[in-house]
Amino acid sequence: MNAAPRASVLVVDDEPDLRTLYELTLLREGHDVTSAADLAEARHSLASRHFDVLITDMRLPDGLGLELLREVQAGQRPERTIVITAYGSAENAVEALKSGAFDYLTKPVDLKQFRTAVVAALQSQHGAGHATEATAPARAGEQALARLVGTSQAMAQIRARIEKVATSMAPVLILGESGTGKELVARAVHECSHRASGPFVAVNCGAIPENLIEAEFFGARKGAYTGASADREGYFQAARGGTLFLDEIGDLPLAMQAKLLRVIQERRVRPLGGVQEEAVDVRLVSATHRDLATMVRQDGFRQDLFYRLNVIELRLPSLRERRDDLPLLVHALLRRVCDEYGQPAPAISAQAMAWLQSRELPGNVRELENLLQRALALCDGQTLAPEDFGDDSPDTVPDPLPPEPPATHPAPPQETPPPDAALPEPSAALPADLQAYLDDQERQMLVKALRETDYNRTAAAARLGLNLRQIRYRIQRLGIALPSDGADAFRD
Ligand SMILES: Nc1ncnc2c1ncn2[C@@H]1O[C@H](COP(=O)(O)OP(=O)(O)OP(=O)(O)O)[C@@H](O)[C@H]1O
Repeated sequence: MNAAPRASVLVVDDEPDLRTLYELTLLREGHDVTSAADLAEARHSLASRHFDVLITDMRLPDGLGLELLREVQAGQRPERTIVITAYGSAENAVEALKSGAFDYLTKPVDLKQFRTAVVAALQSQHGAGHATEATAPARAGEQALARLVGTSQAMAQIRARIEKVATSMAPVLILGESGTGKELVARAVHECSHRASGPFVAVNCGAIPENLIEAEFFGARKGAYTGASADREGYFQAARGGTLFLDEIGDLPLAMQAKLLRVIQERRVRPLGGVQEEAVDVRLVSATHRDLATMVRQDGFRQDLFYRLNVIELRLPSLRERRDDLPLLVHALLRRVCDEYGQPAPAISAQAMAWLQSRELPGNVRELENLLQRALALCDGQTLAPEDFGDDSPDTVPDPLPPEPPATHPAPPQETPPPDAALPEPSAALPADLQAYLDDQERQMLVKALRETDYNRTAAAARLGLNLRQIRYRIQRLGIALPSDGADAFRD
């Protein structure tokens, strides 16, 4: 993290020794320090001038530090507030963050964490107030917000909330069905924050084998387990100074939930096999499509961890709840996919758009994106038509999602055979990852056709019953390497 700019800090603590310690630490960093022993003195100082940062103990002789925080918030004052809470008082820490504190520190205060929190508070404050300091993160933030397509009220509210919550260290929990953009939102929180120049580390909590999870999260010392031939960092270390995104947090095993809770409380991690703990400097953003509150009631998720992660909740609307955004999303997704493949985006016919509008899309934006990708591969004109979506033969189009209700997606007139009646006998065991298996099959066929036609794409496409656009798309999607590493080696 960069050095802190010189700043004015108001320190409020009734213990003279601690006040002196904080004062000396801040003076050594070059800041102007004013101190107060209670709420009355602090109010007096606040009434006479503005400060950059307010650091207040929670328990003061004439009331709670929280009162000062609330007054600063209510008066829309510029001070970033850091609250110091007693060890183990999770309620106070969460309450302070919910009330708008920038961060909190727990007693006994670690001076390194104290300095880091002040630097971060100043950076976030300057990010909000001064154009020069703000330029880089602000631009990244704007771009990240713009990637969240949608003009519905629900999306406008989400964008406004992201900007608001990005300015503190409070943990954020993003809830929403699969494919509603939780990861995009997590990135936007990071990009809009003063941590934007730090790393954004995304972890899928459900994808890590249980025996590796601790080392993956906290790192491991050489020799900590068989195969640990060198010290290695975990996600918490990798995200230092940035944001750690814990996706599918509902899938975290209970034993690991206890360890994560401890790290959040202590703000320290101990690598597997290590003796010393390391300070943690990450902002936590988590997400799940599961109903965590119900999981808590059913003992599948720890209540205390839920409480710590859910300080700020962002609930993303499903696509059904923002149907009006669909046309905008279709155009934006087509542009994005075609840009990736270096193709011009085709138009979309009114009928195709109406067909998309009529779909239930339980897989939300991700399902829409998949439908458009498939249509792009099938389309051979300049305009996407309903048949490019396979709508004329729904029984031949594999759809990984639950079937649509009959009103929106009529079943074929003939009697539907039992699910496995027409299927050929599988030749081998079921693949563990169907998509990877199918991609592999497709890749083999494409490479074979290309080889047999001396890498003439038009001829290879004809052999496979595809057109040129379709084969180009598939070659790019599957990352098929070209003989001399350049598209020029291919002849259309
Ligand atoms: N509002 C949106 N604007 C543009 N693209 C979006 C939007 N929401 C989601 N997407 C796109 O949809 C896809 C799925 O989004 P993302 O991975 O963020 O969803 P998710 O909610 O994290 O899903 P899951 O719970 O399955 O992990 C991504 O390709 C993303 O870019």
